[in-house]
Amino acid sequence: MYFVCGFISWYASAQPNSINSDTSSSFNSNLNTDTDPKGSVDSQFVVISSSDDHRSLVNNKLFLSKPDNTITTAQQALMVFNEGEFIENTANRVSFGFTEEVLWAVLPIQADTTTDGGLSSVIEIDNAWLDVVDIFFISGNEIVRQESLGDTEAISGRTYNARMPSVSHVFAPGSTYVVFRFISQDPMTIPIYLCSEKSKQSVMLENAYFYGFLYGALLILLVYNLVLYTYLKERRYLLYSCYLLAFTAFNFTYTGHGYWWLWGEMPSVQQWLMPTLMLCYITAGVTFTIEFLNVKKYLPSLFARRKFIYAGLLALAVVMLAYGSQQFAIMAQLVILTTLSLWMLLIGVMCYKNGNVLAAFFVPAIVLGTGGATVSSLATWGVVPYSQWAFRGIELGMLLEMSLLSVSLGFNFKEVYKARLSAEFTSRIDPLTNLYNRRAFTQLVYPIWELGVRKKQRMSIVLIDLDWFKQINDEFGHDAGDGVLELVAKTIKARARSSDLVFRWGGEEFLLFLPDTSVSDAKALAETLRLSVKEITSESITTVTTSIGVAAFNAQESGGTKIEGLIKVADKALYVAKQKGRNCVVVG
Ligand SMILES: Nc1nc2c(ncn2[C@@H]2O[C@H](COP(=O)(O)OP(=O)(O)OP(=O)(O)O)[C@@H](O)[C@H]2O)c(=O)[nH]1
Repeated sequence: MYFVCGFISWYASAQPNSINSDTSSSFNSNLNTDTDPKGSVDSQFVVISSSDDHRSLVNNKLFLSKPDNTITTAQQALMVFNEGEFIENTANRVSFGFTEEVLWAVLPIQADTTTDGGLSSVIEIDNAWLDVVDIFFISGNEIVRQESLGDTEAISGRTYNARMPSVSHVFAPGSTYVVFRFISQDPMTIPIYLCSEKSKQSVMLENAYFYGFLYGALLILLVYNLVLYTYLKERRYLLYSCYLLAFTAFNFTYTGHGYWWLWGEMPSVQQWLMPTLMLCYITAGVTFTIEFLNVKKYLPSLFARRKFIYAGLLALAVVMLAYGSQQFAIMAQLVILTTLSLWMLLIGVMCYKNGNVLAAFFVPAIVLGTGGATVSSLATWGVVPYSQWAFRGIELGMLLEMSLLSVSLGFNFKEVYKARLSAEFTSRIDPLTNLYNRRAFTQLVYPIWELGVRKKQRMSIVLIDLDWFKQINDEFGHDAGDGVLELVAKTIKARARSSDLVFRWGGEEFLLFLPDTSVSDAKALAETLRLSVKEITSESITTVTTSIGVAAFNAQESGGTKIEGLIKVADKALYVAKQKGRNCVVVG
C-alpha cells in the first residue's frame, strides 16, 4: 500500500485536480455540507448537527495552501485562507505525492446547535506514516486547542489513544476552523474523516478484526512453512518465510501498529524502520523468486548475473545510509519495488515457458498481489471512490498472493515427497533384477532376525551362485548375461514364499533369508531352486546351473550367533559346493 500509493501519487501529484470524485452524497444526515452556488469560502462549512453516529471523508471540503507558500503559523494560514488564497479541494484529492513543502489545510466546521455544551466529533487522519500532523482548532480568531500527532512525535503525547492520528473535540456552537499542518518525507496521503465517537470506536474495532485476521493468517502461513522447512530442509520454504516475514514487518510498520504498540516512544526508529524494512522486503522478494522458480535451472543466464542484483541492492543501502535522506531512500526504493513486481511477473512467465510447473502458481499469485496494490493506489488516486476497503486492497491482495504461493509450496511438498519416496525405494532395489539389493538387507532383515532370536525361532539363509557365469558373458555377450540374471531372479522370486526375503547379493550371487524355516525345509527349497533354474534357463540361451550353500539358525545350538556369522556359514557351504563340482546344494 505504502509504496504503490507513494509511487502512483507521485505521478498523480503532477496532475492536480485531474480527478473528480464527490463523496458529499455519502455524508450522514447529521453531517451536512453547506455550499452556496457561488462556492464562496464563508459558506463552505461542514455542518455538524448532532453528536449521533456519523463518519465521512471530508477531503472535498478542505481548502489547501498553494505550492511555495510561506505560511509559518496557524493564524497566518487562516489569514491567507480568509483572503481567498487557499485552493478548494473540489477534486477530493487524498494523495499529494512526495513533497518537501509544508501542506496547510483548512476545514471550516459549523456546529449547528444552541446548547452551550457544543457538539462532539472526532477528526481522524487515516494514515499512520505522516511525519508532522499538527491540528489547530480556531474559534473567533483564537487558537482554542492544538494537537501534534505525526509520527515524529512520541505516542505518549497523543490525547486520543488510536493508531491513526485522531483527536476528539467538542465544537462550540457556531463556526470553528480546523487548520492542519502536514509535513512528510513519505508519500503525502491525507484521508481526513469526521466522525462520531461511536463510529470511531466501531471503525477501530473493525480494523482490529481485519488486522487480527490478516496477521493471524500470515502467522499461520509462516509457521506452516517453517515447519515444512524444518522437516524438508528445502531452502525455498525458508526463503518464502523470510519474504512473508519481511512483508508482515513492513506492513506492521507503515500501518502504524508497531509505533502504536511497541516503539511509540522512539520516533526515529519509526522513521528509519520504513525504508529499512522496505529494503529487506525487496531483497527477500528477489531471493525468494530466484529460489522458488528454480531460476538456476530455468533461466541460467539470469542466475549467473544474480550477484549484480544483490550488489545493486547493497549499493542502495550504502547510499541510503551515507546520504542520510529518508525521502531519497523511500523514493529510490519505491521505483525498485514497482520494478520488482513487474520483474517477478516477467521471470515467472519466462520460467513457465521454459517448463517450470510451479510458475503456473507464481504468476497468478503475483498478479493478485499487484492487483490488490493497484486497487489501493487507484482509490488513493481517486479513480475509484476512496474507501477503507479499497485502501486495504494491497493487504487483501498480498494475503491472496501469499496463500497461493503457500499452496504451490504445498504442491511442491507433495512432489518432493513423492520424489523422495521413489528415491528411497530405488536406492534399495537392484534395477536389473528388481530384487532388494545388499543395502536393503540391514533394514529389512535385522528386525526380523532380532525378533526370531528372542522368540527362539528357526531361521535359514540360502546363498545361490551361478556356475561359470563368466563364460556365459564371454560367449553370448553381457546383455545376454543380464537376461539370464533377470530370468534367474524371477525364478527364485516365484519359488520363494512371500514371507521370504530375496536379495541380489553380488554380481551373479543371490541370497534368501527364510524366517521361521528349518534347515531341512531350507535345503528342500534350495534343491527346488537349483532344479528350477536349470530347467528354466535351458529354454533360453544356455542351461545355467547353480551352486548353493545353506545355513540355519538353531536357538538351542547357536544361541549367540549373529546374522553375519550365519551368512559366513552359508558362504563356506557354497564354497564347498563349488569345490564338489558345482550344481549342488551343501548345508553348512
Ligand atoms: N551380464 C552380467 N554379468 C555380471 C553382472 N555382475 C557380474 N557379472 C559377471 O559375472 C561373472 C562372475 O564370474 P566369476 O566370479 O569368475 O564366477 P563364474 O564365472 O560364475 O565362476 P564360478 O562362480 O566359479 O562358477 C563375471 O564375469 C562378472 O563380470 C551383471 O550384472 N551382468
